[in-house]
Amino acid sequence: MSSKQFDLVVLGTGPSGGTVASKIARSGKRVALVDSRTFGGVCALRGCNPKKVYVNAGQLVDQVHRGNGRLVSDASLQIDWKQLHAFKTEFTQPVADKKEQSFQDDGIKTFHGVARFVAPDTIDVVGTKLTAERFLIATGGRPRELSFAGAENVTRSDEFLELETLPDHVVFIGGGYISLEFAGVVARAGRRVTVIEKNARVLAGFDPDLVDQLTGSLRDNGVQFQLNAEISRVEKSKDGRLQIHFANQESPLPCGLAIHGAGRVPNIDELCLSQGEIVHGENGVTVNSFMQNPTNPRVFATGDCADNGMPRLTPVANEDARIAAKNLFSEKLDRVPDYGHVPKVAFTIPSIASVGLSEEEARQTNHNLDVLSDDISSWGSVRKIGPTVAGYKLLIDSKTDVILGAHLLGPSAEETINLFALAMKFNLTATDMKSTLFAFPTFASDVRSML
Ligand SMILES: Cc1cc2nc3c(=O)[nH]c(=O)nc-3n(C[C@H](O)[C@H](O)[C@H](O)COP(=O)(O)OP(=O)(O)OC[C@H]3O[C@@H](n4cnc5c(N)ncnc54)[C@H](O)[C@@H]3O)c2cc1C
Ligand SMILES: NC(=O)c1ccc[n+]([C@@H]2O[C@H](COP(=O)([O-])OP(=O)(O)OC[C@H]3O[C@@H](n4cnc5c(N)ncnc54)[C@H](O)[C@@H]3O)[C@@H](O)[C@H]2O)c1
Repeated sequence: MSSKQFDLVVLGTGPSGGTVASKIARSGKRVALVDSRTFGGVCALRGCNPKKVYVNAGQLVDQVHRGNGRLVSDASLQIDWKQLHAFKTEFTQPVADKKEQSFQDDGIKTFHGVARFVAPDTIDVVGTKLTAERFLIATGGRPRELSFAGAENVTRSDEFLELETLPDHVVFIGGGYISLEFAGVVARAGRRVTVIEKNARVLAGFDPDLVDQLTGSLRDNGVQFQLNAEISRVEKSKDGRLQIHFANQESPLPCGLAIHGAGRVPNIDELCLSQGEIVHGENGVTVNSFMQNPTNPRVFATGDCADNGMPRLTPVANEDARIAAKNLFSEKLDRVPDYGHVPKVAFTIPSIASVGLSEEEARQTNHNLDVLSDDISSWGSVRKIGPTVAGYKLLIDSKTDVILGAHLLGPSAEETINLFALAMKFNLTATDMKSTLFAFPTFASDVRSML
């Protein structure tokens, strides 16, 4: 058993941990970086980036089918899952190969294994003790434990991203981001798709009217929804096929694959936080506005594992990292995150996006609420790329002209929402946006017509 001393030990190499480790190492401190899996974190290896490759494939097929007989005359193309997996790996493999080397080039000492606190100033990584003046916990999230019998027969999203073939019928458990993003791709790959959601609505964080438009389109493309469904067990037969049984429905649902899309929780259970005197709860490591743990001030936490009250998204992890890097060795803690209004995008086909207050939240405020909304599937910008669903809902204070929230569905919603995030962060009014000239013909130029 060996023991090593550092200025900073970082747990986790995702967007928040990796960034902080490099910044602090470049300032001349002795930094150790630990990960229990391949260096690079969820976003680059098992989340945002590989996911977007799959969504791009689904979007291509979708666009060609919609344009068939209009923009093109043969829509016989298809997704070859094995080829798509190989193309995805072109993006993830270089990260796996090079990330650790780039940390080492910054002078960081790298360690592999599960990190566990053994004292407030010491962790253990497979028998090696690392003691430090400061710690950053950036261990991200993991899929929530499923409480029904046979949960071990459910495939996690990281395993799904490594499959080279797909069965004829794929079931997604949960109706959130992961399920709805992948469901659209799998349907465009010609497979039968069922989304099972325990509540009455899918995509709970998005505008319900736009979600209804989106799910209508997903249904037209072969995605089936089972809402208010309570799974009681998932059985696997000898040939590998699954039977999903329900508490509130007699007949089971047979399928070839069931994917976990039922939510993620902070990845902190293995850390032995109590031995580090680190207060925490079910939403993660407790942090104050400086990203510091109140019971063990040598410990900071960022990203999905930190109880920062924010959505668990990469831009939030990046902002946490920016602040933690400034505060970790600062004599005076005075830097706090500026999240602004965090835009949320589900990369469905087409995408759905949101920033600021929902209509329900806005109605509970004292604002003079003006709701501007429309189905814009008949607008020229949308029809020009082949018919699809599209719509918007903008929430404006009619007295002050302040933009309270923006909700978009349709082609490029994932890009256009950023205009609203910028406008809202810098208090631009609806009139400011309407009076801005946007290049034409672009989806951004539609914003002037929405307002
Ligand atoms: C399928 C999927 C798609 C996503 N798509 C998007 C998207 O499009 N846009 C978006 O903004 N967000 C997306 N997210 C969320 C995004 O990936 C996370 O918000 C982001 O990665 C969080 O970064 P992080 O720094 O907190 O840690 P992570 O990226 O989660 O990295 C944490 C690291 O810590 C390591 N670790 C865990 N426990 C230990 C331990 N005990 N010891 C040592 N190391 C440990 C892990 O192996 C991992 O490498 C997606 C997530 C998933 C699962
Ligand atoms: N585009 C993006 O930004 C993006 C994409 C993927 C993931 N993510 C991040 O990852 C997190 C996890 O994604 P996710 O899709 O797993 O979760 P989610 O929180 O988006 O949705 C989970 C859904 O599963 C349902 N559910 C929970 N238990 C269930 C059960 N037993 N049976 C049926 N339904 C059940 C919930 O009611 C909810 O609708 C997201 O919250 C987000 O932070 C972000």
